[in-house]
Amino acid sequence: MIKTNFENYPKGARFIYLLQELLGRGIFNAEGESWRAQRKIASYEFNTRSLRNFVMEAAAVELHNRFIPILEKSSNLNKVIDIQDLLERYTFDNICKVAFNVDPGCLSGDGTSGSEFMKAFEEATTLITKRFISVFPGLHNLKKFFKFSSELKLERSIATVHKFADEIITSRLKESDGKSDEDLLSRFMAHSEYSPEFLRDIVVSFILAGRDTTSSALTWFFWLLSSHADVERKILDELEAVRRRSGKDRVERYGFDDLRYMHYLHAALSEGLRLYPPVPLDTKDCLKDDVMPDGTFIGKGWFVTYNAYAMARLESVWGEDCCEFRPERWLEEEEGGKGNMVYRLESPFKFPVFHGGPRICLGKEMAYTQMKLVAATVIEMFRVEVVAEEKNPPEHVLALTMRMKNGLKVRIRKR
Ligand code: HEM
Repeated sequence: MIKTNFENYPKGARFIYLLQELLGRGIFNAEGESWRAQRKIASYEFNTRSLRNFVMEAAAVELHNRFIPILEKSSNLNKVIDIQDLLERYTFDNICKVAFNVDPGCLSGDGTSGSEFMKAFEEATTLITKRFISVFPGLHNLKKFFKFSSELKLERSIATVHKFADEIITSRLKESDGKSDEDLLSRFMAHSEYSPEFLRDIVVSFILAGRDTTSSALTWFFWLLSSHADVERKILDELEAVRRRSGKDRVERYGFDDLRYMHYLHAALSEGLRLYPPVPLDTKDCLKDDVMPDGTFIGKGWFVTYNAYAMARLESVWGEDCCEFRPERWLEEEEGGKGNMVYRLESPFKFPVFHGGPRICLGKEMAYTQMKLVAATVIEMFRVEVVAEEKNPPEHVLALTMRMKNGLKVRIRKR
């Protein structure tokens, strides 16, 4: 366990601090410290590495034991599948495993409780988004009073979501034998006493943060790749080089160190995220009168929204080719003049897809690890062909995250 002196931290900040320690040290570090230098921070070393291994193992087991066999089967049967739905199930199982050491089995088995929860979760987030964007704020209070069907539906969905989360908390509170101390919730609970309601909110936040985001990113990525054969070819070349370097043959799984050498894939995923950010809009509520750095006045209670989707399409931010899918914009020559192209970090204020500042996404490195593992493994084994009738580009759903309205129908071909 990480030992941190939390005495001077208020409760909420302790949680964020702990998570920053657990998740915030990654493949490409924003402060520009090298990976090796970070590893010298001895007090965290064992624990962060153990968490990283736990994350990798959970992602790989779900991928190889469940996701890939489904793709293989659909390829053998030449069946059209909805890859968005599959990815959502994959990321849901995965975030539950990493965050709470629970396997809802959405990709296999009967997965009933997981599927019921997923449906309720989706319904609740959609209904809440509708409240949020309503032209009559507060109308929902009236609807609630008169028991409109949408409000009753929301009540029911929230009850299902809470039941799922409560079961996790109850079982975790009973386990005091330290058996499952690798997951995020156990690590978090080991540091302090929290009320079951507070822990329930943590569980729900983890699922919200970790499920639809990575699945949305991968869905748009596979859609983009289906019309950019040149990018796919470069990824395949890089994967071959990574295998040559590590001496692993095609049947061996990629490890965390292999992922660190996939600079082009990292760039291609970032380019997909830039054009189709899983959180396209982010809104903040101003607590007291303030002035933005450019002199704009913001009054107390005003909403301030930035639109990452629109920012990606501004020539003033990304240049004339802003609308093109061009992973090369994320690469630069390695320092020391070896001629290798390596991933180049971008300012989070230009690329706010993971937010920026002190409240930047804490799962960013975990998300890249998961996305790179899935993308590398799938691309190496299969061609993902988007079926012709799919709209171009596919329609979005009006929700917190940028999902495709009708999923993404694809055929899977073995390489
Ligand atoms: C491609 C994937 C992801 C994207 C694009 C993304 C994006 C974001 C964004 C935009 C925020 C800021 C939200 C706000 O303003 O309140 C955020 C916060 C957060 N994300 Fe992610 N996220 C991703 C994956 C993940 C994963 C896998 C986790 C795993 C647990 C995670 C955990 C969190 C947490 C805990 C916060 C809250 C941080 C805070 O409030 O200080 N995210 N993320």
